[in-house]
Amino acid sequence: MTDLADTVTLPPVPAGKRPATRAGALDAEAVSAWFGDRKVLDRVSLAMPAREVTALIGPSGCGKSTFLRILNRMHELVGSASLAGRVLLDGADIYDRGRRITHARREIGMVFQKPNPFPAMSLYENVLAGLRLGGVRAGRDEKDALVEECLTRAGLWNEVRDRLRQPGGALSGGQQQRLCIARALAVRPRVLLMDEPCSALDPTSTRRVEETIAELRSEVTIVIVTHNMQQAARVSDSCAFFLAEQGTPGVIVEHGPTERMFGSPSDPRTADYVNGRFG
Ligand SMILES: Nc1ncnc2c1ncn2[C@@H]1O[C@H](COP(=O)(O)OP(=O)(O)OP(=O)(O)O)[C@@H](O)[C@H]1O
Repeated sequence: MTDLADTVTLPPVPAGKRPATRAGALDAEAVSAWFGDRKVLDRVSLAMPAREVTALIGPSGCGKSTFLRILNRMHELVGSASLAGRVLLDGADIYDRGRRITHARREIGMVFQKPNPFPAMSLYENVLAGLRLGGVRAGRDEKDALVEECLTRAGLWNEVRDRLRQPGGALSGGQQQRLCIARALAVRPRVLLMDEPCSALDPTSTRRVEETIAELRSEVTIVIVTHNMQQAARVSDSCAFFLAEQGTPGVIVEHGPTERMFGSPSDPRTADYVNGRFG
């Protein structure tokens, strides 16, 4: 395996043990967002409890992805983008002056709609790619242990343990998405953001990724954007329903425990949306 370029030492993980779980509560407070002078989110506040799954639902264009990207400082990558409000990770604002963007990205990982492994890089190196980008140093044994741990947590180890040197591009779409989850886990984030992670996958792969989410939910805080109401009902503890009516910026109409959002929502627009009457 290729050795990684290095400046920092990876914290050792005791043999046979998972790293201690850390909190990972995420709180958005009065978050507004703009592209140029167009406001797309208006004072959105949402508590995303530690080690629970929060689903963001709502029709196309209501600002779910923008909100998700604000949660790990990706929104600011767009030249015309700006924002207001605060995002607290375990009480500390990730936008505080002096807090590095790399810190937020490391603590709050992202899995995208389309699986994006490095296609020519081996599965082993794909898992470690985030460490390499972060300049993390690790010995061979540590790396082997981390690769196994992350692929196991992502529900992929048994399928790929005998072909870790094969390229990432040689996997099925669903396996590639679980490889991306393993890659995101390797830097030991407190939070995992998922932007429609199953929309490019077939039903079997979708089910497998959902199982992975279920297995991770007690270890990592997960925030998932999904258009699939059945998926939101299956995987999440709580849901937030976003809506942008008649050209107004997106807001959260209602949020709460998933069972209540689907069973007895308090706003008729939520009931209409979760029952497929619009969007
Ligand atoms: N890079 C961008 N530049 C300008 N406007 C953008 C950009 N990205 C998104 N928008 C606009 O911001 C609004 C919110 O978009 P966003 O992608 O967050 O919505 P969404 O709810 O995630 O939609 P979808 O479900 O279709 O992915 C939309 O009106 C969209 O056109």
